[in-house]
Amino acid sequence: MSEKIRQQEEDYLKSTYHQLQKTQKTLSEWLNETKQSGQTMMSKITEDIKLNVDGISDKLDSFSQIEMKNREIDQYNIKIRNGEVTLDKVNRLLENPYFGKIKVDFLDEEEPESFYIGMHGFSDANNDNLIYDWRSPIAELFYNNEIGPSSYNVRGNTIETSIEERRQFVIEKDKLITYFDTMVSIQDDVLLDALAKDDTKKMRDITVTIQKEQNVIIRDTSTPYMLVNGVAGSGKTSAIMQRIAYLLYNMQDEITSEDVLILSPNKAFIQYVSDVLPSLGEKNPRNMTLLQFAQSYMRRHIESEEHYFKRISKESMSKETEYLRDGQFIHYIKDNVYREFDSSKLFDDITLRDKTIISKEHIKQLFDETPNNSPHVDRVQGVKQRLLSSWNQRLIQQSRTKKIHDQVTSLTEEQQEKYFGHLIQDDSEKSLTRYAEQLLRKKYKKVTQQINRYRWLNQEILFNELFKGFSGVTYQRQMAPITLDEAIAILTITHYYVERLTMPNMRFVLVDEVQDYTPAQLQFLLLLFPKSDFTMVGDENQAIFNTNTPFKAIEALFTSDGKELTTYQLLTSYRSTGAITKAFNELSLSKNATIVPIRPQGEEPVLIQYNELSDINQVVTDILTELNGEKLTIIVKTEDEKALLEHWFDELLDVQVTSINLAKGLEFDNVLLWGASSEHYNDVRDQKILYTAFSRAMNRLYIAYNKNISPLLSYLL
Ligand SMILES: Nc1ncnc2c1ncn2[C@@H]1O[C@H](COP(=O)(O)OP(=O)(O)OP(=O)(O)O)[C@@H](O)[C@H]1O
Repeated sequence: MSEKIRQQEEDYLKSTYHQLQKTQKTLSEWLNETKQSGQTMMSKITEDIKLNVDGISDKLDSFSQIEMKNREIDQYNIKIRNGEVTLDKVNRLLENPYFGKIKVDFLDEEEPESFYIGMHGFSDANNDNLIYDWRSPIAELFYNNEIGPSSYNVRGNTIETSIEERRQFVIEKDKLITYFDTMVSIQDDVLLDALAKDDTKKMRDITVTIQKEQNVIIRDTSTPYMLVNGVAGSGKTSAIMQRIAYLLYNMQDEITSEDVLILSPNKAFIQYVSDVLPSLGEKNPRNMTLLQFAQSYMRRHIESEEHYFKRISKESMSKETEYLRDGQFIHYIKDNVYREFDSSKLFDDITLRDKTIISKEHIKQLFDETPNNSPHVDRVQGVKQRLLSSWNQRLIQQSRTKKIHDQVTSLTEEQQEKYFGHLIQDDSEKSLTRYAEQLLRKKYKKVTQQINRYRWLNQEILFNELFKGFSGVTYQRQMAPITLDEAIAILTITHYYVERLTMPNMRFVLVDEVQDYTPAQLQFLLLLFPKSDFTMVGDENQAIFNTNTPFKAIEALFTSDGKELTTYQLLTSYRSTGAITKAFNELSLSKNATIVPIRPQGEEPVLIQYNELSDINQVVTDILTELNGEKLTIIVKTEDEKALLEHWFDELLDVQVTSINLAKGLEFDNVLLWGASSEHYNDVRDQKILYTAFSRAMNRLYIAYNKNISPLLSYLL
């Protein structure tokens, strides 16, 4: 029986592979020919256009011809691009044509049908679907991992079916290495095999082994907001990357990667996930940290990532920072847009080389003339328009005066080149006025700039008065580059009181490590992207920064305006061995939910006692000997410790040192947690740091401590 099945599957693979090869050949030839004929077309077009411009006196006719040719070029480029994208998919399928199959009874009179699932859909010349894309509706049945009654969703409609067979394949090109049927194998060997692979510097896609509970997260578009609370290593990041690929495929008529924004925890993480979507044949969307995002809207410098992490890793924060992080402050800013400020201090002179060009009194008068029942931002915009237009008038008037004409005519040739890019050719009155205007605009560029950049509006006053109005205390600025907390408040104030920020209209915003966002940051994102769907993933056990927001509060914040939010919990962990998972499960704060490991038990964590810092040499040498050529990552609690340890291992390629802040979201084969002593780790936050650090390890975990081990780890003794 099984020989017969094998033969059938091999035949299917052979014929599919053959069709793929045929398509690859036809497509490559077509692309080559089209590119060649395209080159001939291009040079002919260039030739034609040149002839037209040289020879035809009626330029309009010539322009419309250029326009037509441009359209031809666009059409040609689209054709080529589509051909290349398809060829790319076929090439990917030639490496691994498909990985799953389901035999589905649609509960009608018809025979059950088989569907093969792969990275992309593929059909032969008769339009018969040989492979279905993993994101197609029917593929949901494969990921449901059920035999017997099962259902799938097509555009909101549920289709009931019965699954007769579910098969997983391991295929390399046209070779069927092996296959497993869900009925006979309880443990998922394909999954275990995928999980046993060593870490790479880059995250891999999980298409072949997406689990049922992850599949729900990838496919659910029923509510605008989704919040996933998943234990360490439960595939939250993997699921959001797969989800983006799913959305781009299923909504290809509505969205492109430009409509998606990923907010990542740190810069290293952005690098770490950057291969996943391209390997699935999709373009990477914009992926940034909140710091980078805020900076892209500000001229002033915001603190560096390193500084930010240092600051949010402190035990405590100032009262002022607490106010800035309060989501209510963002609300307060939004709700006070009709407020009057002390207008005697609100405006500054516009100056040039210490000379007042436009006085603050004049600006104040313009402001007072705007209707005080308009939102502040509209009043400021009104003033700006009037400033620009009166300044413009002033320049035009001045450009007509004899004095400035004289100035123009007395310019040296060098100055003429500098101001006009050529020498003055005509000294008629009209022409001199034109040159004069040009000269004045250059000379007074800084004034126009000041008007456009709101240098005349003292935004510090707006900030200080709003802060005091909300908190009752005066704000004291601490240091030179502004903090991210300040930047979020400043940007919100800018948006409602100065100039509305123009945000790209994101259809989907995906936030990783959402537990590390402050309520103000989340509120800010909601204000900027009111129409976007949010997918937020995180783990309360990894809330190691003083910025964190509890999941209940995130839920409340996102549902406060009546919109729906779906929550999911993930309790299965895929990253670490059973022994390591058990070790960080002990540190979990949610005692009523046990983390389930998928990987085999592996080696128990190893405890190492040391006497002084210099012992690290011997400790690491011993570990490296045991690891026999594998790499080791040392994780420490702070940036300062990282700096201290790093120089010991400058030369050692097999060892890297990282702080827990920067290791967030990443994973490593073997981890040594250095400094797990009682004076270092003793409170709830430390417990979360230990949980986060342990859960970075895939295979081996070493824990080194000086004198006494942290009481939080006594369960390991
Ligand atoms: N279904 C799956 N098939 C194969 N590998 C998986 C699957 N789910 C997760 N993994 C692997 O498990 C590891 C952890 O996944 P991921 O980083 O997405 O988890 P996470 O929940 O974001 O982790 P953390 O919050 O601890 O940073 C990765 O190596 C990922 O490839």
